[in-house]
Amino acid sequence: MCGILGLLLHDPNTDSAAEICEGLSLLQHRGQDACGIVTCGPKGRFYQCKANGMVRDIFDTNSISRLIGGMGVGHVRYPTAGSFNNAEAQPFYVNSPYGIVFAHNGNLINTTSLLQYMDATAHRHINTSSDSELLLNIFANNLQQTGKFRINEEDIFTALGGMMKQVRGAYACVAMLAGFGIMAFRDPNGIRPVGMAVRKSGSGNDYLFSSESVVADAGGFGEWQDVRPGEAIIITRSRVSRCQVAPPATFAPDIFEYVYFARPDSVLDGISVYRSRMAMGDALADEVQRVLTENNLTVDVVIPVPDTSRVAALNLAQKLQLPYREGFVKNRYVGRTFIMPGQEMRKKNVRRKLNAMALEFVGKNVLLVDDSIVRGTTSKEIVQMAKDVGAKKVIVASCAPPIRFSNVYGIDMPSRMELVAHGRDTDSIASAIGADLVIFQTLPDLIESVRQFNRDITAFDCSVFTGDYVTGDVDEKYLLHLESLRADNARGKAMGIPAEALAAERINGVKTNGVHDEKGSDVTLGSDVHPTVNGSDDTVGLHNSWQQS
Ligand SMILES: O=P(O)(O)OC[C@H]1O[C@H](OP(=O)(O)OP(=O)(O)O)[C@H](O)[C@@H]1O
Ligand SMILES: NC(=O)CC[C@H](N)C(=O)O
Ligand SMILES: [Mg+2]
Repeated sequence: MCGILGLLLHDPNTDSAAEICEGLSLLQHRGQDACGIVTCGPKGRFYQCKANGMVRDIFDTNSISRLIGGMGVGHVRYPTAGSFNNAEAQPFYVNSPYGIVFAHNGNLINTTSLLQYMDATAHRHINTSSDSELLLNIFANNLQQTGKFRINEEDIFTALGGMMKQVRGAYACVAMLAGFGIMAFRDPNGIRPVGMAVRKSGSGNDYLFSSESVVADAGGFGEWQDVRPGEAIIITRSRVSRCQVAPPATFAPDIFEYVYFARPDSVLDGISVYRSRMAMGDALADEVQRVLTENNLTVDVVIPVPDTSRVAALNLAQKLQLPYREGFVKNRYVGRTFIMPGQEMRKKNVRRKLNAMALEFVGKNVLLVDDSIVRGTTSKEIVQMAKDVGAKKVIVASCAPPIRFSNVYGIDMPSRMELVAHGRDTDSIASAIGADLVIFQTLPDLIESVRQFNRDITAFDCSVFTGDYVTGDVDEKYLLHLESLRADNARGKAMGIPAEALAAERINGVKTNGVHDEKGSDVTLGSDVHPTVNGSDDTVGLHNSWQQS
């Protein structure tokens, strides 16, 4: 899950970077690995700063002051494709045609054939393993087909429509064309969120695109509208143009946004994340009551697992008329552990992040409530912590059903083997995490908790629970391929060799010594610079060769 943002200020002489940076910090929960901003200044020149790290690490007054221009695009990254390399930090840039900057949230599933097309037909070089760089180049290649010196909105819509026919998977994107404007679009299933908002500014309007509405609220923007599935919106200094560029498919936003990813104060596709989490707590209370009765067990206290589960846990406790206690105190300086790279780091950080207060546990039957159990990293650690400080029985309740299948749409769970619920029933999940009992929300209850707030949405992407993928094209062969890539990543890390080289070895039988060939290598331009700040006349700067027609 990544965070994307675009801003166009009415006054071209006001710089947008500080506000984009502020917005990115509000989207930090969507990606902690890398971040970046590209602005467009006078003469259509781009200025960029991006690198691995959190927003507060990468941007300071100095770097922001060098990002000139009244429009720009920002990104916070949680990698799902490629690597954690600096060079895969976004936004991405291509100089041809016209100068395009691009930020992507989601994950493509037909990258193999798209890469072949890029190489053999479009003759475009893809310099990283990022699916986002690939997506940008598909779009750029389509735009190039116009062969025009100056293009207009219609041309862009046509290029995007073509792109949506070529690519499969999930993508919510924000892009910027040099000297022209910003745009946002969403895949035909609307799997990942992005919306638009407007703010009065002097005699005109400022425009914002963002993954979540919280950025609009904080910046004083109103009239939040979600980009529709398969729709593209282009904003220039003179007009806003909207177009349904792909035929509508089943609208299926990812339900995991409501369970875990999004901030509670955001409203996505007309549904308050906060309200949906309250409803999840209410529904889970009924299931907890049923299972406790069945097992002849009672609970003394409800304890949330900070942070995300708090809202649901409080509602659950109120409904069951049980005491609610903040038994785990969170170190506010440690980020989200689920989106950290590598199992070792995730495990270590659960302990660093949460501390159990013995007096809330000792001698009690405790019900720990979490939003989800994915790899079981958190639940295994906290169950042990609860027992260490004297809990009598530890029962874990999850607001989401068991997660047994890979995610292919922008959450880094490509391998079923990593998932604690894969191939396990509820009892064996309980013993895997060391709990006395585990209680899961049912899928119909989860769906109803979210859907009750917008009945126009008839489907959600629930593939991690069901193994049914809304885009199709995800078969056993593809899932096995993903799993082998993950294994390559782990092996490559241990050997200090890029995963791509190991994958090539596995697929082609070519032995690797860690030296990369020209295609598909991880030798990247500028990746050793930390952070890369471009803005001088000889860097990413572009001339005003492209104007609105
Ligand atoms: O079973 P796991 O693989 O551990 O994943 C699930 C856990 O990870 C997330 O917490 P995280 O610490 O990322 O964020 P939070 O502080 O927002 O709850 C989520 O809220 C669960 O607690
Ligand atoms: N989580 C995401 O949305 C990731 C975007 C893109 N697939 C990347 O890996 O950079
Ligand atoms: Mg959590």
